[in-house]
Amino acid sequence: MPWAMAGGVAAGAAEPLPALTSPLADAVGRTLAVPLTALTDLPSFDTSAMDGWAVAGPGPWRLPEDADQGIVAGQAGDDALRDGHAVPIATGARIPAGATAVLRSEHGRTSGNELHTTRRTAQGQDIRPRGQECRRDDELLPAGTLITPAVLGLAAAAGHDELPVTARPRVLIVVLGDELVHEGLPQDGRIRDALGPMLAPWLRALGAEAIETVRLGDDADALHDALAATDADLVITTGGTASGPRDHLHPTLRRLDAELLVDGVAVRPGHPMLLARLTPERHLVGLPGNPLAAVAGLLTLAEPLLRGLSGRAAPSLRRAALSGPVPSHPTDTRLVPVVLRGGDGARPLRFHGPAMLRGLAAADAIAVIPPGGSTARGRVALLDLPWTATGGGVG
Ligand SMILES: Nc1nc2c(c(=O)[nH]1)N[C@H]1C(S)=C(S)[C@@H](COP(=O)(O)OP(=O)(O)OC[C@H]3O[C@@H](n4cnc5c(N)ncnc54)[C@H](O)[C@@H]3O)O[C@H]1N2
Ligand code: MOO
Repeated sequence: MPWAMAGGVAAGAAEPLPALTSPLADAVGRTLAVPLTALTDLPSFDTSAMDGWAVAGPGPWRLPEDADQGIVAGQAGDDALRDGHAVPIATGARIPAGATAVLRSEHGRTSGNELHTTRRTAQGQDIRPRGQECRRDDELLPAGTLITPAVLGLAAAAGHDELPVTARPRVLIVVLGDELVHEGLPQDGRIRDALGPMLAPWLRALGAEAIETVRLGDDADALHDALAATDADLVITTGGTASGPRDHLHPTLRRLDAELLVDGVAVRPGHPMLLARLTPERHLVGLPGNPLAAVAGLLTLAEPLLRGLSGRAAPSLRRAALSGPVPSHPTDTRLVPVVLRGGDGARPLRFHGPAMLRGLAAADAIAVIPPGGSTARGRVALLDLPWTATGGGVG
């Protein structure tokens, strides 16, 4: 299957999970299940944009007898201001009825209880009118929006204490391979598991709940039993996707009567990646064992599937020109870690072999090199990484 098609199949494979109500504090990284609407006008009253004086009509103005009398933010301030009068006011304070403008403190001069200015104060100057940002019931953001810290701030400003969100997809991670050790140095032909430590936090950054990481070795029955027993929305396996003597994933999926939606993708690294439907509600993404190939599978299949489960819209991909040569493949897409800093486009990183993480760990994004090499103008699409994401996850 072409790489460009695989993401679409994964995104459409699962229905969005049910909605639930989340307190604001727990909602970051989740997805809005319904549009975010304003519960109030914003601002909800006419507000001073500056520290200074609220003035009524043209100057000079008369100030209150009591020099300390003024309106600070958070006060009701409901005495009306008469024409020719002024009152000290703080940024964010409610504008008194009758005021026509705010005069900034640096633009006015007091003598006794008279206020003068040499400036022309336009009607409404430095007043933020009620409803300037939105009216009550306005739609602020559509359903399917990722809840970022900024969305939380907007929701709070607009009066929300909780939000309707899509449930977090629950993911079981299954690390396969008898050759793996989980601490200390690689030795006697065994290597460190590089994927176990990486996947749970990566999945959390994509808005999922990583319920458990189990390490099963290359035991076909243990794999079968784990897949048959789980109630996770998504199982992610690592390794065992190829057809070696200890690659048990395909036979196990056949044994479970799973439907293979994607069985191999024309992408380097990562071509043995797969997507299967275990039951109508449960899916499995098989990531190849080579660590960068596994990341390719995570971005190609798992990320769109999680987006579909969360009801989240696909981000539009950024593009950049490549600032150095990259090897291309005649028929397959290539995914290459790149650095974006320095203003010279996307600089391909070395150490991008399928078994290497050194390039990825220094990368800002993954460049998508189409089959046969980059396009005529040399600009390629970029996949976000969670630590630099513009359209990806937070959490
Ligand atoms: N005859 C063929 N052999 C292979 C092909 C092929 O097309 N024909 N494809 C190669 C490619 S490409 C990849 S990628 C791998 C995929 O292999 P598996 O998914 O079956 O993974 P394993 O064989 O279990 O492991 C491959 C490699 O990755 C290392 N590994 C596995 N898990 C981890 C981990 N958690 N952390 C670090 N490293 C891991 C494992 O030790 C192997 O070195 O197949 C090729 N073979
Ligand atoms: O495509 Mo493999 O996934 O080269 O490592």
